[in-house]
Amino acid sequence: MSRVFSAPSKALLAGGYLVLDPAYSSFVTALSARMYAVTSVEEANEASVIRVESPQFESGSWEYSFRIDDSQIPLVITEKNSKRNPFAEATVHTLVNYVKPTQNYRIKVTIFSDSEYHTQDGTRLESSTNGSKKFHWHTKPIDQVPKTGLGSSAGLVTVLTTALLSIYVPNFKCNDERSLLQIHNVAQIAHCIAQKKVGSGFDVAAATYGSIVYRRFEPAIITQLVSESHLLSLEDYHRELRKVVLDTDWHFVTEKCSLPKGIRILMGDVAGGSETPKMVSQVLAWRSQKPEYSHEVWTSLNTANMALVDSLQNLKLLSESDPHAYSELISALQTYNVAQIKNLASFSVDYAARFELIINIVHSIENIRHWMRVMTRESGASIEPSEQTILLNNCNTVKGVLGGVVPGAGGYDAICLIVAASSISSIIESTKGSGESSNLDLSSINKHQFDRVSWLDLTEQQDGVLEENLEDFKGLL
Ligand SMILES: Nc1ncnc2c1ncn2[C@@H]1O[C@H](COP(=O)(O)OP(=O)(O)OP(=O)(O)O)[C@@H](O)[C@H]1O
Ligand SMILES: C[C@@](O)(CCOP(=O)(O)O)CC(=O)O
Repeated sequence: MSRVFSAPSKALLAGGYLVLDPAYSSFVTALSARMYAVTSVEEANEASVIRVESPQFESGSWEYSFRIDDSQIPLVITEKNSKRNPFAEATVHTLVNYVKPTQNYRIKVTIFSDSEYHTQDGTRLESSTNGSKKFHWHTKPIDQVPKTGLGSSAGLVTVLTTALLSIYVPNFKCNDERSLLQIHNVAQIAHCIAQKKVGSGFDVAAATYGSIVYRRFEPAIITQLVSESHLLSLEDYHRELRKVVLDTDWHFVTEKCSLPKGIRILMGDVAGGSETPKMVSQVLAWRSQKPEYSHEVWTSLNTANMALVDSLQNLKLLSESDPHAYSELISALQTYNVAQIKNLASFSVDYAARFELIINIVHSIENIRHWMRVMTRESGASIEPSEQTILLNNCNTVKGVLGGVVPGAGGYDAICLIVAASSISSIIESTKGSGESSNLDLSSINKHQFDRVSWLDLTEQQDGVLEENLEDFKGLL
């Protein structure tokens, strides 16, 4: 039986760099762009074959085969594509060793990825028969199509792990606790093997669990497994993998956390690009050169990050406890920009109390940015470079904006605003330089200030892995 699964993309709103250290938490939101995997399975006699197809990309087909009766050596994966896909390969290899199949199958997993993961230059659009899914077809191989920073490799590894588990694990449901833990742990191992390094894993965690406050796993768990794997027989590697995936406490934390109703994020793509690994090494080098000062910065930034999480959670509680007051509060936001919100506290005690939760959000975003700029200045890494500072400050002048940050590692890739949902279209309109709008006060906004940013059609969608409807993919397979 064919099944379809999906996993979301991500934006790390708070906790870049800090999340590399298991002592600190981060806040990562899952986004509406998703990666899908459609399975097709038949029984086979001689050998097992797993083909991963990614039809949106030129030469997007990778085939792996292995023999289940070979008990002496780790399973051998043979690829039939001259261009390898390290992420698909590591996922298949890890999963097959984890499961150690007892039956041969011919498996095909077809991958589809939503448009926002990659630039769409020179693409053609294909729709499913019922029109509910539309994907862009590229003319180049996957590794030559520019990415947008949404975590495509984490999406691929997570959804492929889920798809393969659904074939090998009887009665597999993707959303119970045990399945999610298996998906997460296997995907983290495979992602680290493919990347040849152990990262913080926030992207795989968000692809699995959705929007979360995330604290990373203990890296030694994976480094130890990987460093020993080539010395082990199939049987021993399989046993080690089972032990690490199912019986080891990874000490990672994933607490559900999403934006309150009426609040949205607005992601802006900024013409530019950044080298994350270089920035990470600059930041870590500064941290080890100046342990005391950097500890102060880490602590202050962490306080600001957690204040943002707390104020969003408190707002969510208000939306549940007093929906009427909440909706009045949220609808008032479209009439204020950041400076005006901060000013509200000085109007009267009543205003200060009414807008307290919103003022807290605004202040925590400002504090996050302050400490990110200190990190920028001290480490030499362009985390919030001056161009982004100017752009974010300009965004703060637009009504309905509560603030914005450079997500993830920062740099010149993107900005992410937290805004009132009801203001989205007016924010887009007032920043695209297109001209008049009757109900907007644009007098103070020079629209050329926003020339570098193009707003992306993305919203928070808090779910992690999901099972999708096969009907929605008919006509694309
Ligand atoms: N749709 C897809 N089909 C097949 N392989 C994919 C797909 N998307 C991503 N991949 C794999 O992931 C690789 C990209 O991973 P890389 O680590 O370079 O980017 P990333 O850090 O995930 O990037 P970004 O966060 O910008 O999406 C591709 O070269 C390919 O191996
Ligand atoms: C700098 C870092 O903390 C975040 C990188 O985030 P992004 O890839 O820029 O979304 C690195 C990591 O967590 O692996």
